[in-house]
Amino acid sequence: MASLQPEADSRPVLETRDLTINFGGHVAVNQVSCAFHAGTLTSIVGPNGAGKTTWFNLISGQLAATAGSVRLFDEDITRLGAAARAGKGLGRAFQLTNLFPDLTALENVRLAVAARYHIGHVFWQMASRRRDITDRAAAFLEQVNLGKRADALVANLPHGDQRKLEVALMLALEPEVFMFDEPTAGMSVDEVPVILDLIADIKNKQNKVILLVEHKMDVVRSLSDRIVVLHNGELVADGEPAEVIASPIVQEAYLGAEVEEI
Ligand SMILES: Nc1ncnc2c1ncn2[C@@H]1O[C@H](COP(=O)(O)OP(=O)(O)OP(=O)(O)O)[C@@H](O)[C@H]1O
Repeated sequence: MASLQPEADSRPVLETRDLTINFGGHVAVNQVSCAFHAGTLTSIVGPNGAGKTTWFNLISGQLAATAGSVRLFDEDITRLGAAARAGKGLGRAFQLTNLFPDLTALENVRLAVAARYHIGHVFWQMASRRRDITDRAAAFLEQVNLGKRADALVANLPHGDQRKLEVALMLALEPEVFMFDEPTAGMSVDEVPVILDLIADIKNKQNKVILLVEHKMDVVRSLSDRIVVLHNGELVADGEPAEVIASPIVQEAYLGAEVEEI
């Protein structure tokens, strides 16, 4: 299968080269090389245990690679920790672990806006700065449809709203790479479209790299420019969605005739 080749003059934003991690003899991600270009949404699919989340963790810096490298704008960031990578433009929604439950939704986003612009405590004291930050934070909350919950304590928000808030925090950091790991997991049916519309909106309006780990094939089909398939830690297919879904390796290994989840 032809993989999606970069255009002649466009360099990748993000790249993994022979990226590998070995957990006590089990190679969870095995020499995965892949490049991602601005303006594309790539879904990463594969059966349970294929290595998708582990690859994400290696990219965002939650895990340190055994071998290989991660490059952002051609800079080797393999040895940087997660916070440093975030500062360089890698944005990831962390399944609620980076929310402050005792603060309001708005306060959470304000902290992210302040972090994005390296605004320390002293500047928070300036009323005009505070208003700027608050206005920006409120706009991000509106974007994820949480405007009406701005003053709610995060601990009291329903799960779906907390997931949306995570996306607002990622938006506030204005990353170059958006990483979504099963963004609709645990959401009610009526909440799912809000997140999917938001991802589509980022894709359509911002020239960023978007990576999506997702099991729901209808979601993958509707959003992706490209699909990468992992199996046993290896990259086994990479290309246009229709081509990848129709490929014998994916049909045989994961999809059967017409399975909605892989
Ligand atoms: N910290 C760890 N220590 C040991 N083994 C691990 C660790 N993290 C992941 N693994 C193993 O690595 C393999 C890949 O796991 P990973 O969670 O990346 O798969 P996945 O494709 O994301 O699966 P799922 O779709 O179920 O989320 C699995 O065999 C898993 O048990």
